[in-house]
Amino acid sequence: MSTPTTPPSVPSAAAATTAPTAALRCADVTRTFGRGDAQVHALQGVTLEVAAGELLVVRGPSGSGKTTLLNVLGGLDAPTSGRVWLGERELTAVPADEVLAARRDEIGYVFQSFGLVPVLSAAENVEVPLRLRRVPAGERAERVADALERVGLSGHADQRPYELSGGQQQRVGIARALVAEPRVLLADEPTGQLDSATGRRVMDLLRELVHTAGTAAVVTTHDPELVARADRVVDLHDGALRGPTVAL
Ligand SMILES: Nc1ncnc2c1ncn2[C@@H]1O[C@H](COP(=O)(O)OP(=O)(O)OP(=O)(O)O)[C@@H](O)[C@H]1O
Repeated sequence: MSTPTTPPSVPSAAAATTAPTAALRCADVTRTFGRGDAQVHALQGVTLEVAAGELLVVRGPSGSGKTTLLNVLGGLDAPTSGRVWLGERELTAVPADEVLAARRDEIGYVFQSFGLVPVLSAAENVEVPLRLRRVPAGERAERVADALERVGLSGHADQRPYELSGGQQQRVGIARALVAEPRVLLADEPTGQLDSATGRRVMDLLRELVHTAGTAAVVTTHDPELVARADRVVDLHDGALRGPTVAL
């Protein structure tokens, strides 16, 4: 009786290479506000990572720490303890001017209340991140036109925010966040001020753009409908991630 032979195991190329670095990750992050009896533990031991091209939704009730988490991930606030990395660079270990440069060059922000400059047109609002990065004027004009086209607002370039609907304003906000092709996009309740149909359309657009551009996105919400647009969902409760990660 012959013994079946096992083919020699050959290590695959995939196994031999190291896993790609997450676009954004944090480990054991805590953020405490106040002192003594007034102390609030807004984040408690949060560890997560987001890959390029992935849309992660952080879901949680009001006061669960969502905004605090985005602020810490985006270098707008420093954690009380724990570490944050943007690609391979540890944001929590570099000087403030490097954090500022990383925020300017590698992160796009979308705000619940849009955050547009009222005296600037839609195109001028979208142009702001390119001006901050000293992109030459000709290239700025091209990239702004392209970004407005991608969010379906080519015909509205010269309008001021007050001349646009809420959904259109948030699309300008998304174009502004993505125009400079940041590595990471952070959006805090981006549909919180929109009616549900408009909110769904804005979230669909955000998802499509993030996937196309390969941006790592973290979006906070407590709207169950928006959760369905996520690639992955984590639940935040009282500042801590709860339960298994849900992959959709
Ligand atoms: N600067 C601050 N000083 C003191 N407490 C703060 C500060 N910022 C946040 N907190 C507290 O930290 C906790 C988490 O707040 P956070 O705003 O992150 O929650 P959230 O989930 O974003 O809430 P919402 O959905 O209502 O925006 C809350 O108890 C809040 O009161």
